[in-house]
Amino acid sequence: MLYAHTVADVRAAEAALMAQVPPGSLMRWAAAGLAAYVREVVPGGSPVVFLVGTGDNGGDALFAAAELARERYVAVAPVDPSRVHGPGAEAVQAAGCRFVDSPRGFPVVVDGIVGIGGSPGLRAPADAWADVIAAERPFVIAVDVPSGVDVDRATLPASYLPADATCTFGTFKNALLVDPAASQAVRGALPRVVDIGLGPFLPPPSVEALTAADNRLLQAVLRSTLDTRGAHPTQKYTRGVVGVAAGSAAYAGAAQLCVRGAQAGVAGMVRFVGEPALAARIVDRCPEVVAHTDPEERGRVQAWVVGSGGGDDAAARLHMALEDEVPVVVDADALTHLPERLPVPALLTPHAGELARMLDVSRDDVEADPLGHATRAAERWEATVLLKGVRTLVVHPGAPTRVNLTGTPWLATAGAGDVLAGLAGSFLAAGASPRDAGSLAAFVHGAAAVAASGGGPLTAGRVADAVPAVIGAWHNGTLDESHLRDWRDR
Ligand SMILES: NC(=O)C1=CN([C@@H]2O[C@H](COP(=O)(O)OP(=O)(O)OC[C@H]3O[C@@H](n4cnc5c(N)ncnc54)[C@H](OP(=O)(O)O)[C@@H]3O)[C@@H](O)[C@H]2O)[C@@H](O)CC1
Ligand SMILES: Nc1ncnc2c1ncn2[C@@H]1O[C@H](COP(=O)(O)OP(=O)(O)O)[C@@H](O)[C@H]1O
Repeated sequence: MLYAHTVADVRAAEAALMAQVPPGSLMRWAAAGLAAYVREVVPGGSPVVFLVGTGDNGGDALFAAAELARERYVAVAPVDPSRVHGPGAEAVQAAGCRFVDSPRGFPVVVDGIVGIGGSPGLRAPADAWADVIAAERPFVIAVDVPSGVDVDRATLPASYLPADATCTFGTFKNALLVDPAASQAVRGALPRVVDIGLGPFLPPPSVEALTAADNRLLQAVLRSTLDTRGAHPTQKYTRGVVGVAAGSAAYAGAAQLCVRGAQAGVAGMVRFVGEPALAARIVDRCPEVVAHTDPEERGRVQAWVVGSGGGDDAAARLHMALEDEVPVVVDADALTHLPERLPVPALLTPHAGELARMLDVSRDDVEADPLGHATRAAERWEATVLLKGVRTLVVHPGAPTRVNLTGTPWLATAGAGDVLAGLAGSFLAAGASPRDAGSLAAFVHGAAAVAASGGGPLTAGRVADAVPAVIGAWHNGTLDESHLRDWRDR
């Protein structure tokens, strides 16, 4: 699992650690890690300019500059020459670094303007430096976080300095994993986390992300469903039955894709409830599905998926599902018919436009602050909210938010959300909590998209087809981290 912490939690951990180590230790460790990282990502002798702010972020940059000056040409551009970190300034002077007043002309820039102590946005002269960098496009390495971003909210003010690589300390920060900051300001690979000993002092994270190594969550779900030795050995019903009440005459394909997502997942059986013509088409295409045309005769399920392509029926389908008192995935059109209080554990799966409608704000508002809006909705409905996007969020009140890092932009294809809803329903039916079901489904869905895409275009049906192999590989520990995310397209 990757973990991100809030600024306040990092500061508290830093204070606790600092009380136990000699003064200046943390900054020395951070600077040594930064220098090693610069060496690694910019090998050879390219000249580097360090942009140095007035706080400790600038201090980190100065000590790293002094170390690297032994090997290559290093210049230092202070934001305010009268306010630089004292011991750091002495170190760069002793190392013979040149002082400059702009990053102009340097192929490599290290951004030590502000870190976790910065207020969002850039002030003079850093705002003008950002313009120079935008025009010249040197390789930019951020110290701790790209300067100017809102570190906890992961939002972007009018001015900030995007980085091509980021070296952070102790733990990830929200802005390094969550959009829009993560996608816009943190280009390239995931940031490097330099261990400075904060670990034992950090509380639970504010944000976390599953990795290929985190298959224990999946194994825990499958342990009970694939049990061959217990009192109730595996049969289709013990694996869970997922009910799909999705699609409409206008969106018949949504019903099929939702069913295919559910079938590709971990449940033992899929039931479909819908009007006769639609049910017939589903069974033609997916003969394993048990279809019910009379909702009163719908049979028992352990979880429902409602709303995908739901049209006019969505409200009635949601009402029907809630009557069964089992967990429910609420998708697409059904999201506009949520009751004041949900009587069952629920996973709400909006995209930004749907969440905007739920909260009566604009889509732009949601896209500018996805974490804030998804959190608002989770608290408002006391439910888990899975907000779909480049980095899908799974927000559950009172628990660390999960951000999904698998996927490819090719996944932005019609029907992909229907497959995800069905897949999430299968995890719910197998006994996962809405939070685990949402994050497992998002992870597998994204990884299946990368596998199916092979770097090229995708259809949603092919994503569903790739799901079983991804679940198998993740479960048995052979899923390769490098195949999870199509970084070239980011
Ligand atoms: N915590 C840890 O575990 C460790 C922390 N470490 C490092 O310390 C960093 C935090 O240092 P920090 O607290 O000194 O704050 P920092 O990010 O330098 O910014 C504050 C300064 O910037 C200024 N400033 C503010 N906003 C601005 C803006 N928009 N544009 C321009 N300037 C702005 C502000 O000036 P003022 O507002 O006071 O005029 C103030 O002087 C952290 O990110 C990491 O790199 C490591 O050394 C070791 C372990
Ligand atoms: N740029 C992107 N990169 C990666 N994944 C994306 C991107 N854009 C959308 N997605 C994913 O694609 C899926 C689209 O779902 P949705 O918006 O509901 O589409 P539809 O309604 O057509 O099924 C979601 O899982 C979302 O997270």
